[in-house]
Amino acid sequence: MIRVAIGGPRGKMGQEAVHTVMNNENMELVAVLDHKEIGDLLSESPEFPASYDVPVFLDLESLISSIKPDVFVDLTTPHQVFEHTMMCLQNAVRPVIGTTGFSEAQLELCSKIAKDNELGCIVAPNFAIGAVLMMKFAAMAAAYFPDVEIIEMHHDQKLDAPSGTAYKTAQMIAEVRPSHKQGHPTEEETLPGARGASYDGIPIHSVRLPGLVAHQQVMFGGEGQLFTLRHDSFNRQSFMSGVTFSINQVMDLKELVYGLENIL
Ligand SMILES: NC(=O)C1=CN([C@@H]2O[C@H](COP(=O)(O)OP(=O)(O)OC[C@H]3O[C@@H](n4cnc5c(N)ncnc54)[C@H](OP(=O)(O)O)[C@@H]3O)[C@@H](O)[C@H]2O)C=CC1
Ligand SMILES: O=C(O)C1=N[C@H](C(=O)O)C[C@H](O)C1
Repeated sequence: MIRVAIGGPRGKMGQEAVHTVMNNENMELVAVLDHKEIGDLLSESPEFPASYDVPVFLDLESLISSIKPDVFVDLTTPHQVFEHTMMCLQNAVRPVIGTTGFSEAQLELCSKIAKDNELGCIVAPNFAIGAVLMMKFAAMAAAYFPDVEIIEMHHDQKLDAPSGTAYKTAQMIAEVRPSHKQGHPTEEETLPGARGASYDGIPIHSVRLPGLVAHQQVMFGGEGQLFTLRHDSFNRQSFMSGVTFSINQVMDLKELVYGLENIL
């Protein structure tokens, strides 16, 4: 049995992850981390059935010292995720990080600590297999189509922009295509931001609208042609096979893996 703790259990992703772990016969949900008083047990929170007698902690350090989980799945906020990951890595708990918003410097530091401590850690900007394939295919296509723009579209409660998926997609594309300026060499924005954010010259456009879940298009333009890769998550269940896969995989790792494409 893998002893799993989850951060952010009342959240959109957290609720799905709680049910997923509770229903997995090889995993035990041993604790959850919240930041609001919701009772001593998860079952006291209206989102969960009375049978979910899982202890709730308000502080990760106490959770780790009293429960000692094998794995901590973080589905909280970009503001907290780095601190949580460091706390886990320094206390022999393997982090599975779904929360986005890591800076490159933070990722590098976590990677070093994981390696030094020979501890598995997975940082997955997207747990959905289709999104992982979209990123891989985008990197393949960029070798042939150097002109590319990313449009990511999410629900309007999302805290970070661009999405972790768009950021990772741009990083993977940047690894295979020579950096260059796209569009007209002297183009100007008459309205600031019109050309989107830029990662190594790759424009990223972020759309936030109610009704959306998580969607991304990667558009490649060539002479007389347009090639578009698109992925849509219509619900959070789409991420759960990736969460289960990551919890299993992290037990055998001895370093940090950034992106599920590296272990699929
Ligand atoms: N990797 C992937 O495939 C996916 C990643 N995500 C990412 O996961 C994260 C969560 O997304 P989502 O579930 O939609 O967001 P939600 O806002 O629905 O959930 C976040 C939850 O975390 C709680 N929370 C906030 N701070 C803390 C803290 N310090 N300790 C414990 N709990 C805390 C929030 O409580 P309260 O609301 O009361 O503040 C809320 O219940 C985001 O970063 C998102 O980008 C999302 C989908 C897929
Ligand atoms: O906030 C979300 O919803 C999502 N966040 C992740 C991201 O930033 O890429 C993954 C997915 O897009 C859903």
